[in-house]
Amino acid sequence: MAHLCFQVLSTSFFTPKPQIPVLLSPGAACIKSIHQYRYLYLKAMQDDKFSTPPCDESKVRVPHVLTVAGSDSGGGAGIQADIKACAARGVYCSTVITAVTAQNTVGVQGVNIVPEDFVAEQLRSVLSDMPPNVVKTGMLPSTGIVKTLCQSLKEFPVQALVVDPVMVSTSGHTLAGPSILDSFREELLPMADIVTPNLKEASALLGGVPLETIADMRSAAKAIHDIGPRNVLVKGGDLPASLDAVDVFYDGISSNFLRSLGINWNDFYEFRSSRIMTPNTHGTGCTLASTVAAELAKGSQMLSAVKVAKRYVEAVLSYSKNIAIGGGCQGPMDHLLKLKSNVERRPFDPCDLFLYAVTDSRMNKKWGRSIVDAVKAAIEGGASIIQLREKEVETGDFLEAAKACLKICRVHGVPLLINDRIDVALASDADGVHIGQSDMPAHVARALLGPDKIIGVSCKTPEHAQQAWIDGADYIGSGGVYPTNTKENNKTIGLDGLKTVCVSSKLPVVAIGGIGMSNAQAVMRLGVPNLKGVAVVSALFDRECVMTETRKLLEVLKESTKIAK
Ligand SMILES: Cc1ncc(COP(=O)(O)OP(=O)(O)O)c(N)n1
Ligand SMILES: Cc1nc(C(=O)O)sc1CCOP(=O)(O)O
Ligand SMILES: [Mg+2]
Repeated sequence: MAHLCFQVLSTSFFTPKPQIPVLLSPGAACIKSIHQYRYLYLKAMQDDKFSTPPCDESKVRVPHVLTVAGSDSGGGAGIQADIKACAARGVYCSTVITAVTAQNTVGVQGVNIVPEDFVAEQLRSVLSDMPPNVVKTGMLPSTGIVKTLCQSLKEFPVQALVVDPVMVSTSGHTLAGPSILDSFREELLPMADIVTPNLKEASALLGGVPLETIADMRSAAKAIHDIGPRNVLVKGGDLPASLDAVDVFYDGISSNFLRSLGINWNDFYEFRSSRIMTPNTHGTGCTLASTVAAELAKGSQMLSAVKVAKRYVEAVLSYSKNIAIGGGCQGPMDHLLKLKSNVERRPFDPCDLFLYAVTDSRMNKKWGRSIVDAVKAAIEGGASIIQLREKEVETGDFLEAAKACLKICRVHGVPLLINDRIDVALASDADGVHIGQSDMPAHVARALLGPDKIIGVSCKTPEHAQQAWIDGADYIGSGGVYPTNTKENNKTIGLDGLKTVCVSSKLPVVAIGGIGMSNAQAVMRLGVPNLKGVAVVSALFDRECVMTETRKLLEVLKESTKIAK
């Protein structure tokens, strides 16, 4: 018996409002496209069709996008761009390859289409075992492949379908001919949660209408929406005579209908951004669609997903505008900008600890110098690493000072660490932090700062040193070696205490506390190989000329290494 149910179904799994009642009936063949698709999704959930393993609280759910697209040997677009964009957005990406292209920054030299039954086999492998949250499509080079995909999605419904209707490469090469337009219009688009055509693709989907203005783009978005997708993003990057890049988003929810229900709803959105002048734009369409898919997989609503994706693509374009890969006229982008800024940094070298200058806001105030001037002078004097230890400065001022000091430190190749304040280290992109036993635990700091930043931990005992090693620190600071006026109520561990910590530490050590010209040699002559230097506050900064004092201390330290040899 055909069971009929009347159910309130959200217009999209990602679009929150409004709720529209839909008559669901498995037997009713007349239920059209998207509703049928929604029904299948719900039914599959009821029938437990998804092969999701039984809930195991110890396992972490990973947002997952399956991309069904072509491979780009140049790595800038297609499957390769999709994987990188998803990775950059923290989302797992599986792949079904529909074609293998030979291309580079000059153009497309060849295309080899994957046989339809093998596309079907890839789809089955992924969908039956590791159901993705979202499917994103790119190059679908034949009607057979479009049909195979639609069939698979009916058998294994997913939460959302993002369609990038790839037709022509940016170099002008046809990647999917006009023959696939019918299957796009009749089968794929009606299943889509969003379709993201550029001007040429939007025009092709609408039978070749010219699109030259933003008004044309709005009409096109509406007309494409009538084909069946829930949302349409018409990308205006190629719009002639426009300084800004404008994309038009249409969610098709009738504002008149909603207004009659008392809901204020804007069905068109324009995304405007200033055009980034760069030849490195290959793969922007794939990247945008994959990022929308990634954000949807994380649980975003459609409009937020599109906004985030636009922002991400802009950031990648801007970051990549001057990179040089290949000799052709359209280069790729570099999606992994976040990783890049860390990878490019010189790795931590324990020898950096040799003359460690630690600033003090009270001393700078006393001598009437800014933090930046203090840091400049210490670097000129030969400091090998700097720590900003600014206990009394307002957060905003601390951040500004950190950014200014960072510029100077980078020029001289001197690492800059921030005392205690992980937020300031992150916001300024400083090289790392120094934290104490009562600050944030080092393993938490490591999780926040990532694998490449430098983390130093204050340690007075072998147990502290052992924990710092386990927590992923890069070095330890050990003291107070001598009594100090700089840090209140600080326990003095003496040279013996320092030696005990050094001997037990797997990490390099810098000595701190009451160290200056008169006793630095005694510290360095302890003769423990992992004692790499001295950290000094007042002997450098509670003096009239920071540069001269730093220079003199450097000489003393150099002497001590000669004597030790
Ligand atoms: C190199 C170095 N070693 C030790 C310390 C002291 O850090 P902490 O124990 O967190 O004390 P404060 O500096 O925050 O007062 C340090 N700053 N640098
Ligand atoms: C910041 C700090 N930490 C210490 C520790 O023992 O961990 S001693 C100290 C103060 C070091 O200043 P000065 O060089 O002026 O003695
Ligand atoms: Mg501290």
